[in-house]
Amino acid sequence: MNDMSRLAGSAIDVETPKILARNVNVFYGDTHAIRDVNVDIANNTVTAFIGPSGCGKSTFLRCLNRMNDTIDSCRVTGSMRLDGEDIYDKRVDPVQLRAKVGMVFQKPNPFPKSIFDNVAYGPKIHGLARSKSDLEEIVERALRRGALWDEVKDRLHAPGTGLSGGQQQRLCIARAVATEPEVLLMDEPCSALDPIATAQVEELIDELRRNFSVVIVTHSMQQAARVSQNTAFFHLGQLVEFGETGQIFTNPEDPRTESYITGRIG
Ligand SMILES: Nc1ncnc2c1ncn2[C@@H]1O[C@H](COP(=O)(O)OP(=O)(O)OP(=O)(O)O)[C@@H](O)[C@H]1O
Repeated sequence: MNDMSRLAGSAIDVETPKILARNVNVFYGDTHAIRDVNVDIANNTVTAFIGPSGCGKSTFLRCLNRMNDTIDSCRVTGSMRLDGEDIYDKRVDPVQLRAKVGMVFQKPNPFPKSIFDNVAYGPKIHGLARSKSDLEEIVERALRRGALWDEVKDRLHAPGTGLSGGQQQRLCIARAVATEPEVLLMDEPCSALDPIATAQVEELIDELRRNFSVVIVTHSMQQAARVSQNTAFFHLGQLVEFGETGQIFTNPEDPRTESYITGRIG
């Protein structure tokens, strides 16, 4: 039984992969960073990417919304489909794609704007609000989803950069969800946070999967075990093992996975 069936009350489709990646290879100039990776990202699921430093987790994550397009030396081959549509099709506008496949980075990076404007920015450029009150509703909903509303509702016009690190990261999550993405990519979203802020963001990730597919890169195996349902273990650019998180951590099939989770490599 898939773990997703535990989520009561929401329309959940775990059968059809949200993203399907096949034979993906990534090169930075002559460096072959990702080798023949096949992976399915399920709907309404948190998928964790784990593995030693330099194994390609972030590179692969950034392929999922074409963030690697911004790196001149980077070349991606193979097939990546979002709801069956080729992410790398020439007709796909990467800006539109990134509204559907949002991203939260390691270091909180609010814009030098107010809390309100940080969240309103995406909906404005994508024309999601018909009126001022519409925009206000969108911002409130996103801040609630980012578990930040109660802390900032009385100072929406204060600068986002004036918030604590943990609040800034939740603001960035609110900013990412404001455009109603379908997938949320998170690249070590808690690495700059203290344990309390980390726990808040982890709780939020669990909430978010009711509406989105979440893919998280993490160096913390405890975090992967706590927040994810599926785990992908990368090593030297290869996807060594992919499966249910419980199985990967208790009964890995590949000796390299076992070495990593028991602390012998990485
Ligand atoms: N912009 C870049 N230009 C050239 N090579 C790069 C670039 N980004 C990453 N690489 C190389 O690609 C490989 C994979 O790096 P990547 O950052 O994806 O690994 P990672 O598993 O996310 O590492 P970490 O856990 O340390 O963040 C490494 O060999 C790295 O040096």
